[in-house]
Amino acid sequence: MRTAYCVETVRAAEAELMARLPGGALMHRAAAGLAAACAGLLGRVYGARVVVLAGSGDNGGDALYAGARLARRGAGVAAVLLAPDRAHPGGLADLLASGGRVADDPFEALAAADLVLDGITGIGGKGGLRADAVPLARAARGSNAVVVAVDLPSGTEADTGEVRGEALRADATVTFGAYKPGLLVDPAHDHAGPVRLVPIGLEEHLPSVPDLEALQHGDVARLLPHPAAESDKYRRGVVGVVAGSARYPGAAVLAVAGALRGGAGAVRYVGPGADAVIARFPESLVQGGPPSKAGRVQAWAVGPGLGEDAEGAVRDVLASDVPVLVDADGLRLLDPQTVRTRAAPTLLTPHAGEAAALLGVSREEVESARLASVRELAARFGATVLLKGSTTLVAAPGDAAPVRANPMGTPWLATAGSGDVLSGLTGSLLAAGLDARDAGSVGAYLHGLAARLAAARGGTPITAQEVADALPSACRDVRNIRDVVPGVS
Ligand SMILES: NC(=O)C1=CN([C@@H]2O[C@H](COP(=O)(O)OP(=O)(O)OC[C@H]3O[C@@H](n4cnc5c(N)ncnc54)[C@H](OP(=O)(O)O)[C@@H]3O)[C@@H](O)[C@H]2O)[C@@H](O)CC1
Ligand SMILES: [K+]
Repeated sequence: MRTAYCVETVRAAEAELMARLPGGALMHRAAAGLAAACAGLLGRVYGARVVVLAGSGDNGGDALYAGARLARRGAGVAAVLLAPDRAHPGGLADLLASGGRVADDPFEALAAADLVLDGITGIGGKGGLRADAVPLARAARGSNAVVVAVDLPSGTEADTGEVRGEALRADATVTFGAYKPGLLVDPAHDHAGPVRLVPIGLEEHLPSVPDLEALQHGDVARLLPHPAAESDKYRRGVVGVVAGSARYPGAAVLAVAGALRGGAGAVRYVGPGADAVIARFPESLVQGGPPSKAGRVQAWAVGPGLGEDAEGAVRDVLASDVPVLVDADGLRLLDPQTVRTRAAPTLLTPHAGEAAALLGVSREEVESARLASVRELAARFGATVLLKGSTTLVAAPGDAAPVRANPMGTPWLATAGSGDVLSGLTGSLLAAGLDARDAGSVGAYLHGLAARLAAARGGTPITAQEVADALPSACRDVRNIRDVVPGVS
């Protein structure tokens, strides 16, 4: 599991650790890891041109000490000081003593740089970049240099991933002691590039429950349902899928396609798309009539492509005593009180537009504050919420369990019908016995991995059907059964 901690927690752990160490030790550990990462990115340090953008806090200190290390290995290092009279004294002195200098012309230095270290702000930054920092961040981005963010891209919010104003866009980020939540959540995540974690000894001082987490292959393999020797289809769980309409028959087929790959023993389809479903998937059970008359299931997935017919079906399914996933058209008229009073778990899977409608705010507000939005929805509905999008987030109601960020997303999933596949898949995981947070985060992970596999195998763009078809390969991949994928770890 990849874990992330908020600034307050990181600072508390830092204080405990610093009390036992000589002054400056943590900054030197951070700078050593940072310089090593930069050397790796440069390939050859000797003769390289490095620019250090240094703010007046300890983030600037880290960058200046790392610059000093690179200067001692023969790099030409120039510092751009955002507040010259408040630059980190020890870091600046070390840089100057190691052969570095203060840049005469910051923009000339940036234009010629091979590598730029962004030490403007770290976890002490507030809001987007200030006016004096914006042109420097833009010039760094506009140069041919590799831009490395120190701890986090300056101007991004460490705790939320929000960007209020403008932030630096990095090619890579080197973070210290622990991931910060923002590094895993868009839009900050998108500004960070690949993130490398440098351990500095904080780990044993951090609480066991993080503020945010992200599954990795091993976690998904552990959570995936495995049929036991004595399993039959009913013990493995039956998932009911209520999807599709005369207008959107394809949604039924795609949701069933996802459901058949989610580990439930059988898929029971209820709705007007029965002919299309049975023609494509003869192994599914199909039924007309209301869901409540369709026979026993262990979980329902309701909503994709229901169009105007959604209300009655959703009411019927929510009245059941099994876990329910509500997606798409099913979310439109959803009543918080009905969901709150259910005894069994409910999992809502809105995209940003649907989440905005449920919260009564604009889509932009949801997209710029994804973490706050998913938490607010989970609290309002007393339900687990999977907020789809550039970083899919899964939040359970209450504060006990950390929000999960999906690290496996890909922009290729923004294709018609891919949400229908996710609904069926995740409903199937619910029926197989996963709790709502696990089902949502495992579903999102496999769905993203399948899309990557489909893209690697068949090229892009990909279709929702191809995502469904790649789900078995995604399951094999997380279980480390090799027939697999370049570039996915
Ligand atoms: N904690 C740890 O475990 C460890 C922490 N370490 C390192 O310390 C970093 C935290 O350092 P920090 O606390 O000194 O704050 P920092 O991020 O440098 O920012 C404060 C400065 O930024 C300025 N500023 C603020 N907002 C701004 C804006 N929007 N745009 C522009 N400027 C803005 C603000 O200016 P002021 O408001 O004072 O005028 C102030 O000068 C952390 O990220 C990590 O790198 C490691 O060395 C080892 C272990
Ligand atoms: K930074």
